[in-house]
Amino acid sequence: MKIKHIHFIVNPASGKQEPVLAYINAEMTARKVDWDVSVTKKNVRVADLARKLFGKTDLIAVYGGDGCVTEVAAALQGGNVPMAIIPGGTANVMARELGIPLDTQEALASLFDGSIKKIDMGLVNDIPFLLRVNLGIMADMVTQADRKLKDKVGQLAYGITALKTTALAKPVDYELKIDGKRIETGGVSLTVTNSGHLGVGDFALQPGISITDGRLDVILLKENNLPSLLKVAGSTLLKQKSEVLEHWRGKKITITTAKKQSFICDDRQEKARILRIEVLPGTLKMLVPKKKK
Ligand SMILES: Nc1ncnc2c1ncn2[C@@H]1O[C@H](COP(=O)(O)OP(=O)(O)OP(=O)(O)O)[C@@H](O)[C@H]1O
Repeated sequence: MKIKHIHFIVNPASGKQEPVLAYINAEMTARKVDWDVSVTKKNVRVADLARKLFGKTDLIAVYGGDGCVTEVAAALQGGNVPMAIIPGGTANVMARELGIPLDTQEALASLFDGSIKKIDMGLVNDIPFLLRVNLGIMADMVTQADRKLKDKVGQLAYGITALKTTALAKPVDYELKIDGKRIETGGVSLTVTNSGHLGVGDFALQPGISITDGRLDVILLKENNLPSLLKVAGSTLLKQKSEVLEHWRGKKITITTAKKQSFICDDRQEKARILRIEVLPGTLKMLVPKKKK
């Protein structure tokens, strides 16, 4: 892809503390590429910033964590402007998923040796999402891993919060409809995911989850005790099936619960009793590094 102009969206408050503007300037000067930058603010929607750039640049590159990345993705999906990620957050789930270098200078250099990949997103009750929808303990884990804890211990914040929330979790009954098939089930955590990475270290939810297969993966964690969670981690690493996990795959998923439940759609918290979810195949243009041979 020939790039003449890049617009960077930089979150100055995201996880990493480093001279990102100096890095951008050095790389763009060396490549003779014109660039601009917009800086995010706490109470300004990043999606609105991104929308203002349509038609004004060849590429929107986001320096931030998954909060910024998912918001920009939601603004760009279905359109022609490609995006790129320069990982600047704590977990950087999407960057890991796409094989983008976690080092900022390496990620900037990789912009010039990449190709456009069309990746899937999802819609939940008409809200677009890039990574996943979580109900139950996974949702609590993300909402409760707060900024202060993330600043202090980084990714470990999610693990600490997971242990706290797991101990308190109560199973919920779910009625699922996956591509027309009804399933009555229950568990402590239900995830409808587009991406395989969870963002806690290199921990992947399940092997074989793809962001380009035109389908979403539904993962149910049935039990709430720590040994069962560790079993899941072990089974994922060993790529084996586990009796505490159920896994389905589909294009259209409806989740119904008896009472309104909190759910997380990427970084956004919502409440609903019925979640109508569908995949948006190949809807986002993402610049990704070419695979190393
Ligand atoms: N200038 C700013 N000052 C303070 N907070 C900001 C600013 N700009 C954006 N934010 C906040 O940053 C959050 C998004 O952070 P982002 O996901 O980019 O990084 P992170 O939290 O380090 O990453 P991760 O999601 O991987 O933990 C949003 O809550 C947004 O309101």
